[in-house]
Amino acid sequence: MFGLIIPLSLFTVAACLLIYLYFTKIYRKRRPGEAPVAKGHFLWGNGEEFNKNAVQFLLKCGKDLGDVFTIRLLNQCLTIVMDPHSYEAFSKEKNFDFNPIQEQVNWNVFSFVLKKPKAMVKIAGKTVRGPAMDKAMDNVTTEAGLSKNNNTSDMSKEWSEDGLRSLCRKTIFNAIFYTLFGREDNADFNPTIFCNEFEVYHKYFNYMWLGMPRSWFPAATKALGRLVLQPSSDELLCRDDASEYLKTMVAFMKSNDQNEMDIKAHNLVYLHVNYNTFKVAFWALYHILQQREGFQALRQEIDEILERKRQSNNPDEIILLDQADVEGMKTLDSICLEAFRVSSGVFMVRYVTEDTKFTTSEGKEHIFRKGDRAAIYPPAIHNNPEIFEDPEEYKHDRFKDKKFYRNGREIKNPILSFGSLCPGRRMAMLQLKWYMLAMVNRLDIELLPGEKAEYAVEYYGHEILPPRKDVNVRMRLRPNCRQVQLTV
Ligand code: HEM
Repeated sequence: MFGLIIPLSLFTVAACLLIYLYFTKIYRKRRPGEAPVAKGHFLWGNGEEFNKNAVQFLLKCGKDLGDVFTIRLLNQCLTIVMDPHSYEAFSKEKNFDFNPIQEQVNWNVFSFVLKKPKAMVKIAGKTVRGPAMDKAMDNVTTEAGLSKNNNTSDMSKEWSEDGLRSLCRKTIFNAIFYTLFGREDNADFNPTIFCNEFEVYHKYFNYMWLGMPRSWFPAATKALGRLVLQPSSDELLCRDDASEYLKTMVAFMKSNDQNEMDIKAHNLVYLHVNYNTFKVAFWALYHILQQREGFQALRQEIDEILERKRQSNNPDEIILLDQADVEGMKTLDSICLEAFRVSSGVFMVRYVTEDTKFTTSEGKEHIFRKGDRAAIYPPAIHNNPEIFEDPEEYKHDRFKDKKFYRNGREIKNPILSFGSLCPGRRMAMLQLKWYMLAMVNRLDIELLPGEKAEYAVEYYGHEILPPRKDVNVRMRLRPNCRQVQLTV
């Protein structure tokens, strides 16, 4: 008798708990003025469709429900804005707050809290757009072995084979790493170890971000243990060759009594944002190798600008290009923007601090509920066939002298990979362009037959998607290529 009563009462308690959770945390009645709600599972909402293919799911919701609708991922409701014309109003809305989101990432993924986040972002913006950018650009080109007379590591005039991602790691990732931290001899603190551990850590990024405890993922805990083996803050501050940006942040955190672990965790966030440049560089190179016309068009543009800028007939002259030259190269610009369009995976999410009436560009009003999240999903906009013809195709000249429209009106910001808040946008773009220019100028490089890269869509939520696996290339130093240097 008692044997039956105990399981029965356990079952009743569990059922009551579920019903209680359902009605208090999940069940939700649409209020007047709120956006339509996408149908989903009564417990986990739209999680399944979202995980399967977030872009297709949101595009379908947009078709069925209009430009603004609410989805639920477990107990988190997100009201999504699909209209690219509303991006500016969305970014300016003061009740849509990014602060709780960055707190969630910093705490759940990197285990620290910034004591003065707003002041820090302000300084970050100033530093990264000022002299720190010039120094970072100078370093990154030298460190990548791509400037002046440097020989790109491991490369010779004879054809050799490597993975493309592996090549990007040896060039742009290493360059970014040394540009941030400077050089030192500690065996545990080098770009190879960091890139490997970052790869492991990133696998669990989305789970940790959503709040699952790190202890559930022993591999992530182990990777983090290696990633915090960094020089102390005092040591970093003494390094002449460490990034000005990093040093400014370290000094700011120290002056606000943040401890060594907080500072190391913040250094990892900085490496994490820069790691995006490495990921997007892979895609930009991959696509122009796959679509040779893109490669040829870029090489022609490079040869033309070098011909225009040379001062003599001396083949050994180092031809100087400045930032404006690089930023003015239209084929290069289009190749890079298109790489961002196709590889972007990020959500632009804000916490709704008050019930807020939001008006779309079409003049439609919706109430966003306090406590929900408001979001724009750039990949869904980047893959909308109403905006981009054949969105699944990479077209190297898609952005060359082109404008994009929706509902008959030109879109001011068709590429949203940096959200609205990223202070590193210009620097990251310039680093990517300079890297592409240097690689295509210096190397003959080809994909080996049959090599094809796929986006790892399970990483949706990361700023840039990684590839599922590396692809093999063959390469050699280009005979008689011009030497070029970026002046900063
Ligand atoms: C390819 C490279 C990069 C990509 C794709 C990228 C993307 C993003 C995105 C999507 C956000 C969220 C913005 C929003 O929701 O409005 C963000 C924020 C941020 N990014 Fe970047 N980023 C890149 C490089 C960098 C670099 C080089 C820096 C260096 C300074 C940087 C610093 C930051 C900071 C500090 C924030 C937080 C801003 C805040 O709290 O207000 N990013 N980035």
